[in-house]
Amino acid sequence: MGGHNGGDEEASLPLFETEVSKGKLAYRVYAVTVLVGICSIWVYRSMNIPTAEEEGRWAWIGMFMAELWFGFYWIITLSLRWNVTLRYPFKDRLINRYGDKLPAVDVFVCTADPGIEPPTMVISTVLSVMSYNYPPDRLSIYLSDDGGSEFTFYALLEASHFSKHWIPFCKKFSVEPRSPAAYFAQNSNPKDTTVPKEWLDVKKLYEDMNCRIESVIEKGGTSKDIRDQHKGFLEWNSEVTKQDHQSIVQILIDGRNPDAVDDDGHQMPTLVYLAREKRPYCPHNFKAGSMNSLIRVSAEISNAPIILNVDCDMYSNNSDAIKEALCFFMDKERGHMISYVQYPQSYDNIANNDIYSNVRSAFNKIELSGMDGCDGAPYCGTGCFHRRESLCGVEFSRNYRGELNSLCNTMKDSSVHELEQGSKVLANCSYEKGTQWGKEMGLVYGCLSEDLITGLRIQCRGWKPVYYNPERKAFLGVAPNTLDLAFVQHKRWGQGMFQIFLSKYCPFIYARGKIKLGAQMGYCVYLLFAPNSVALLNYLIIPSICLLRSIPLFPEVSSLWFLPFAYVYAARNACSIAEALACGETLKAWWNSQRMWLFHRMTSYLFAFIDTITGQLGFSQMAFSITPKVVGNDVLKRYEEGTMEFGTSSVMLTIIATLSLLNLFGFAGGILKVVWGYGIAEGLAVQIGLCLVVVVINLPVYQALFLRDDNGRIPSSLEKQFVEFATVLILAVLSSLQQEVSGIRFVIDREECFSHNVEYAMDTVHFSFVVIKSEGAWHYSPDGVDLVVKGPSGEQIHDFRDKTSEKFQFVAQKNGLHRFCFTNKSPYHETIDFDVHEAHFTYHDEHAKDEHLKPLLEQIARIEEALYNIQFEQHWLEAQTDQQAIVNEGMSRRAIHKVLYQSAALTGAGVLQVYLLRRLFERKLGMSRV
Ligand SMILES: O=c1ccn([C@@H]2O[C@H](COP(=O)(O)OP(=O)(O)O[C@H]3O[C@H](CO)[C@@H](O)[C@H](O)[C@H]3O)[C@@H](O)[C@H]2O)c(=O)[nH]1
Ligand SMILES: [Mn+2]
Repeated sequence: MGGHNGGDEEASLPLFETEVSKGKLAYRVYAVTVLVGICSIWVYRSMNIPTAEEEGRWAWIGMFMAELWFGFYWIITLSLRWNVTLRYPFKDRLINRYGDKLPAVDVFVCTADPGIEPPTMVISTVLSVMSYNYPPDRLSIYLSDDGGSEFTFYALLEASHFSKHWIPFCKKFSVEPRSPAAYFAQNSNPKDTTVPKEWLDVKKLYEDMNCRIESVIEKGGTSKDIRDQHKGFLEWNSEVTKQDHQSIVQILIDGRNPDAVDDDGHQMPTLVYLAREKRPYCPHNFKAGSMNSLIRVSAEISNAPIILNVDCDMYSNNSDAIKEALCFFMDKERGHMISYVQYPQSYDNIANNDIYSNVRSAFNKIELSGMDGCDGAPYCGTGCFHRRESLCGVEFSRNYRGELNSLCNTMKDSSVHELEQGSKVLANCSYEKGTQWGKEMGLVYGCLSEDLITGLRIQCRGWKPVYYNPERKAFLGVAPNTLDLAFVQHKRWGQGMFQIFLSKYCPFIYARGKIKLGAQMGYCVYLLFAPNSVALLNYLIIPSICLLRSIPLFPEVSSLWFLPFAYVYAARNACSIAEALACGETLKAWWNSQRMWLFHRMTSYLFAFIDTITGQLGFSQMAFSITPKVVGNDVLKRYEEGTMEFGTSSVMLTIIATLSLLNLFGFAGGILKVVWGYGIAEGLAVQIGLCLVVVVINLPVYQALFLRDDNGRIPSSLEKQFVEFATVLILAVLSSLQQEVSGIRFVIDREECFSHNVEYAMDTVHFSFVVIKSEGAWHYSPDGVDLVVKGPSGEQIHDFRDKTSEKFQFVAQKNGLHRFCFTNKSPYHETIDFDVHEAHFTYHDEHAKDEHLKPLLEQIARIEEALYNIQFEQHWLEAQTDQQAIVNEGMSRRAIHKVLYQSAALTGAGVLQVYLLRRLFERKLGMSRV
């Protein structure tokens, strides 16, 4: 850069700079080596898939699918780190050049529910943006209240009074942050001891205000005294409810009014309350709908060319943030192309090593900057400055100059009443009918991630976004601090993002040729979170089950093929640890993030996947579940201690616990095999290692299941439900893989005998049969049959008379051929399902003495038993369905192998079960819906 020795030169200096981050070459080398590793894994996998006769073919295919997917997915993630760029604005240059010609800025704050977004929190955010270091005559603040609540209105009215003290106080003492709640929480005593009085006065005013607001909410309504304070309360008659009310627009402070001054006699920013019209028959499109109303209403009142939007919990943490953002928009060279400036979403309630992994520093510090490097910084819904034109759907054109400084005073001359009346119409339900709002204009409707899709569309119109991550955080919000809340949030994100991928806006199609390939890939990294979870499930389930069944899935440790697996795993993790540490995280926080990464993929994104698919098929409707911003003291205490709050969502916990237990079983089983030299331990080493990793990551789950006794543990009522579900699930999967499943279906005329060779004496022989149907079409209920079971030397073991179904087990006294003879006494042909199964435990004799192992062995035996039960139940089910089915004329006398059919049915049943439970759970969690 040149020197600072002339006014002209100074005037031509850029207002911001872009710098490419270091370490690009190292990353690219690393990427190539990992890619080689991934390709070797693919080669190994495809070369070694067992043939149809060998065991584990399907497991191998499942693993191969997952690995193909992960490889593809990893390739698209490369885009996020290929070209990481950092931005540096020069605020001082901006002030020198445009000090008195700064453009007007409209700030939108969205709230939706006074119950889970307390009005006192909302007004703290409002106050923080009212007191920006920015000319107040060019600043207007709009609060959109989707809750249509008079409490929120009352709180905002109180805030408008308090701001007359708060704004001058902030400016006089350079207070930071300017959210009174955050400021007083951080400073319980005056910093500057020479002015204790002023400090204490403001604090008292603030506390008194909060008390008044809280007491009104507690009483459940406003008193006449309060209602008399402002005409706006007249809008709340007895018919107004959250879902059904007219538009309400109240200008609480009119910035043009010379009497609207603060304690020091300075002008105040404009402050507007908006509750757009809500009607039960009219879709309100959640936050996107509220943003679009805000765009129109603000256009009527102040029409600033720059819009900042924040969520109600995202207070401003840097009073100069507007000026920094303007550096981008007002740069001579590139400013006119810039559509929005996105700040990262950071939080002020992060405790103790970030157990719920909300900080996401690699995402904020590296990935988003990497997207920015491809000109593809996403719009994240909050903490974002927009150019009004680009947000309203205007296409970028080469001739566009977008001079912001010429538009500084846009306020109209109309009276407050006129403005209110004029803008109410714009917030009506009917206003958007037949217009392009929600399609070509404003935020896009129909998607739970309205932000991402809107940003993508703006970029496709030729605008360039900017991502700016300053040292001092510009905005701080409330992070979800229980597992339930984190789950609600990530589920919504996962669903919204996958919706985009499946829609016409899929970046690879919609954005092709419009934005860089890197940006398309970068978007898809997030849009594919949901399907990615399905691939991960393969990796969580298959290796442990195959371990239990001694099916090796990975190369032996001594084989050369082991290297690519080990390298890819180690390199990926080393890279992610290095990133976390470089971003200033602790090792513990990194470890915690691994757990949450796993949890979200086992639950939130999996459900997001299911819901998106069912949504696409038209089975379910989407709903924006707002994340509550406050939790109980008890819960808060555990959060601060860093103890995970497992909470109440049964399905989520069930799945997490099931998969954790499955891997624990797998690991324990694998170790036993090594200890006893039973099976092929060598080939199973990688699987044992994999299970161990999952087990160690999930230690808090076992703890919450079995050891903890506080309220944040997995509730004991759930425990039983979970144990049952877990068993069924594990068994279902196991049984679908069972090779010995040997249902035989045959038609019996008079007598039919089967023999089964019992290999070892003292084995337990299980068998079952179900009479499915009789030949005659008029003959509905099947008659019973007789069954005689005989041992090898002809001795009778059992004898059943006239049974339609039976299940039994006996211990074979001798090995050799056992005979099962059925007799049909009815005049009709009958169809029978018959099943024999022999349970053999070698370790019965060898290890029976070991007291510690015994319970485990019993457990295993019980699982085996339960497995058999499932099969039996299935026969039963089938039998019942088949009774109604077609006549059995064409049915062959020979056995019909049903393994495939069975596993399909079981998988289907499993999915259905998850889906149904999920529905149940949604009701239970009581998520607030608007
Ligand atoms: O019908 C609605 C629903 C929500 N909101 C507001 O939207 C904001 C975001 O909701 P929140 O429950 O806090 O969701 P988060 O998961 O924190 O939101 C992130 O993800 C959303 C998309 O899923 C984005 O819209 C948000 O800006 C982004 O902060 C809040 O201010 C709500 O008041 C509305 O105004 N109207
Ligand atoms: Mn939020």
